[in-house]
Amino acid sequence: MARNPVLVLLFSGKRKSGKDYITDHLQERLDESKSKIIRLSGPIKQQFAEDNGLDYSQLLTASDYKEKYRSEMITWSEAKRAQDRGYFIREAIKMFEGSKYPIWIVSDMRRRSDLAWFREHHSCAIYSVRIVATEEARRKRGWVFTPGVDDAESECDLDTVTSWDMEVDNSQEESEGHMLSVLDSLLTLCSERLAAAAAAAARSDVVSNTTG
Ligand SMILES: Nc1ncnc2c1ncn2[C@@H]1O[C@H](COP(=O)(O)OP(=O)(O)OP(=O)(O)O)[C@@H](O)[C@H]1O
Repeated sequence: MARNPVLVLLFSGKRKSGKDYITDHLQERLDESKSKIIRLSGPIKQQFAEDNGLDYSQLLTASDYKEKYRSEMITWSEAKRAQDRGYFIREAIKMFEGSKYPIWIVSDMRRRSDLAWFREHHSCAIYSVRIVATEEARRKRGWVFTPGVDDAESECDLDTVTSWDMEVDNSQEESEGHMLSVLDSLLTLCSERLAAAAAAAARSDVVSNTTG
């Protein structure tokens, strides 16, 4: 059996660029036993609630309760990340049961430290996709520039990175043709990596049977 993951698709992009839109469409087209969306933001709220005796479900809502703890939660998560840049990544992989799936679709990579962690731990498997969209398109989808959010590290840290494996312009609404061609190339990549991993696993079985 091949060791998971065989492919880690790392998606990043500004708020309302369409990360969830594209990753949801991709996941729908893949065999659900083969791929899983991993949200790096998943464990942050859950752990903050647990560590501080707070109501996790309330932290998920756009409530005053969440706003009350927002800056404390950011400070807390930055401190954890400063001690261990892989902390929330490993927790997210556990939370979404990444070890069961050969393809990981990381839908919300936000920092250079996230990219560095994946390069260090899964260098042969990663494929990075930067989603871009015009400000006009993002505004139509509900984006409003928010000081402290849109100028924060979590939103801007990857702006200067240019070494993406693929860049997708998602400014057009419901541009079926463009979206299908992007999804097609990602699906082809997924099939190729799964086939290569299966072939490598079969070869290592033959070797262990002949030597064992
Ligand atoms: N190409 C598109 N055509 C039509 N609707 C789109 C397109 N791209 C995104 N949207 C819609 O725009 C909204 C914002 O997109 P989405 O949630 O995917 O952005 P995001 O990058 O994940 O944002 P955030 O970082 O805030 O979570 C959603 O309602 C989504 O369905």
